[in-house]
Amino acid sequence: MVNSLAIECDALRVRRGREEALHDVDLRIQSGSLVAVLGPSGSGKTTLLRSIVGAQRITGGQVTVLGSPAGSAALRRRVGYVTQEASVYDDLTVRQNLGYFRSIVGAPRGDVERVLDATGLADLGGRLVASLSGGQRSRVSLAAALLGEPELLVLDEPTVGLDPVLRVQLWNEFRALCDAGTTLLVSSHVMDEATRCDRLILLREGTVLADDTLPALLAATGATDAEDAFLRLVAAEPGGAA
Ligand SMILES: Nc1ncnc2c1ncn2[C@@H]1O[C@H](COP(=O)(O)OP(=O)(O)OP(=O)(O)O)[C@@H](O)[C@H]1O
Repeated sequence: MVNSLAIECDALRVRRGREEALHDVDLRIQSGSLVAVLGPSGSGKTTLLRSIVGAQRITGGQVTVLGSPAGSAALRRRVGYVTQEASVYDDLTVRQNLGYFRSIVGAPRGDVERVLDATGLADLGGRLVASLSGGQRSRVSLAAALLGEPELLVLDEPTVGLDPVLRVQLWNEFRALCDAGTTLLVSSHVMDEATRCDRLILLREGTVLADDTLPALLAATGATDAEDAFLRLVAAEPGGAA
């Protein structure tokens, strides 16, 4: 669907522990776009993603995903979510894990090989997950989230711990998924990953500092890259020094 909204957050507020982690966040994310959520550690990226997939109790506001309230049963197979911690079984092989998750989402059998290829895991299909490196394990989680071809993929720091070659490979895969119509929301604290995205959401201390394309952000701030733009926006805030 052209120009429809995949995600809408209206005055979203979330309290975590004693502190408010998100303050009145308003966002509109178009279907079929590749959007990065960027910000330093503790800025609220995971909390925002959890709110969108319905895994976070929210304090105020509304989150609408693919036209339904976030977390509603209707969205279960339409939204894929990969957390920072690999959520796969150590005592099964990569292929067994994917076969198990495939049966849960009701995806066709051939989907296992498709997602193995897409995530560069084809050669590791027979390996026990317990024997994989951290980066390889997180790719297995990503592969599981690709099963059934969800319309929206929400990925929390999927490139952490990956070598540069694999990172490029994964971003190419995200772009290919996006070109095929999937909406992707990808968090990262690596600002240069911004260049790979249609749009950037810059978060700081639970507030959206900017929500724009990279060229527009650079033009508005006079910055040379996303990190520089972020620092300039922080410095321009009332009382904000970078
Ligand atoms: N389980 C929790 N209990 C209480 N406070 C929490 C909890 N998890 C996160 N917070 C707080 O909520 C705020 C936002 O955290 P969040 O994990 O969303 O940030 P983040 O940008 O994803 O950070 P990182 O890049 O380190 O993963 C932080 O101030 C954090 O201390």
